[in-house]
Amino acid sequence: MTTVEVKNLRKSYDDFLALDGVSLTAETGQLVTLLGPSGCGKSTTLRCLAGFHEPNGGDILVDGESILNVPSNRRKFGVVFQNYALFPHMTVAENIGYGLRLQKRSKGEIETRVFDVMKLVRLTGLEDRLPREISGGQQQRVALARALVLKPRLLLLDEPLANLDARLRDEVRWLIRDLQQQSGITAFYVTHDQSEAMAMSDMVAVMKAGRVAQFATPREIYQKPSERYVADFTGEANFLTAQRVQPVAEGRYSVHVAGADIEVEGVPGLLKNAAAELLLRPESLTLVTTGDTATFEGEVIKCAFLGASLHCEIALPEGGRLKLTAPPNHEVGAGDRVGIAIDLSHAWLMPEVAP
Ligand SMILES: Nc1ncnc2c1ncn2[C@@H]1O[C@H](COP(=O)(O)OP(=O)(O)OP(=O)(O)O)[C@@H](O)[C@H]1O
Repeated sequence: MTTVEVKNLRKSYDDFLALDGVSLTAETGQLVTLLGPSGCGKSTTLRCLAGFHEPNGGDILVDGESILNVPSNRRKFGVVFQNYALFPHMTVAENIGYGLRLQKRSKGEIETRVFDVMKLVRLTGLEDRLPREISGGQQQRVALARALVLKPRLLLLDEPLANLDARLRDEVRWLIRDLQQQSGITAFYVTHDQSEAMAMSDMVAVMKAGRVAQFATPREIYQKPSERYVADFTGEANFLTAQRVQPVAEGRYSVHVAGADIEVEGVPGLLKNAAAELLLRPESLTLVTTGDTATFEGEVIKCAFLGASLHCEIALPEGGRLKLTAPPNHEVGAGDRVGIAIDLSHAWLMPEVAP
């Protein structure tokens, strides 16, 4: 059982404010991802959790108690970084058992626990190799095993896949998620890779310049972003200016967009005639014959045939452009007039300026 509550965390490096009030929570057994571009404060947040940095304000509660006065080595957290920092002169088994030796565990206990965790991370057979004699993916699994063998209360992972190639990244990613779920360990995971965050997490904190722009499930972050920054960072997105915003129910609005009057869901609390824009993910748009069920009509600007699909860009009459993906059997090209049907249940209205 480990719950974590990060409350209004602030951290400055000299006069630079790296964390400007970060708040988020992790329930027992959840994997919470800190997602955002370089420099937004992900690693600083993780380092404050690990106890490597002392925050200037705010608090971190673990199971309801502040840990700010607990030194890093007494927090009982497992930490895995992108550079695995294995001891080069120790074998794989010695690297994994290092923390247990520091704890002065018996030789028998160390052997059993190292053996068990090696099996868990699928390293059996590599006990006597040196780090330079195994692959990058295997080295990262040693780093993971070295953290897990100590049965940490919390697992902290900072871009653990960054140094691996695409295939290995996939493999180690699923291994981490499997192990984390099987063991029910609460974990924080830092990445700037949106698809990694979406695939692995129970909750995602999208960070922006030292703050959390949105903290929600991957689905919510993608489908119901709080602002354009979040929508942009989590996948392909089209934005159209929305006029005549009129609330019709809580979180529901009628709007005029690109010549059409439609009713859509959106960020709650938008006022009448608020400056707003409509988010349309490419997969919620379908190319149709003009006059069919078209919500919008427009002119094809360009269309690329990619084998399995067509990628089209369409100009709308009142300005604005839409990118969409169509099945490859559509015979459309630049200059054609087309209709675009929108899955309105997946359209999302957001304020034009971030709250
Ligand atoms: N030790 C330090 N001294 C001074 N400034 C620092 C220090 N560590 C980080 N910073 C600055 O604080 C900000 C946040 O850094 P942080 O490493 O937390 O970002 P990040 O989101 O993890 O980025 P990345 O993905 O590049 O690792 C950055 O602008 C960085 O330059």
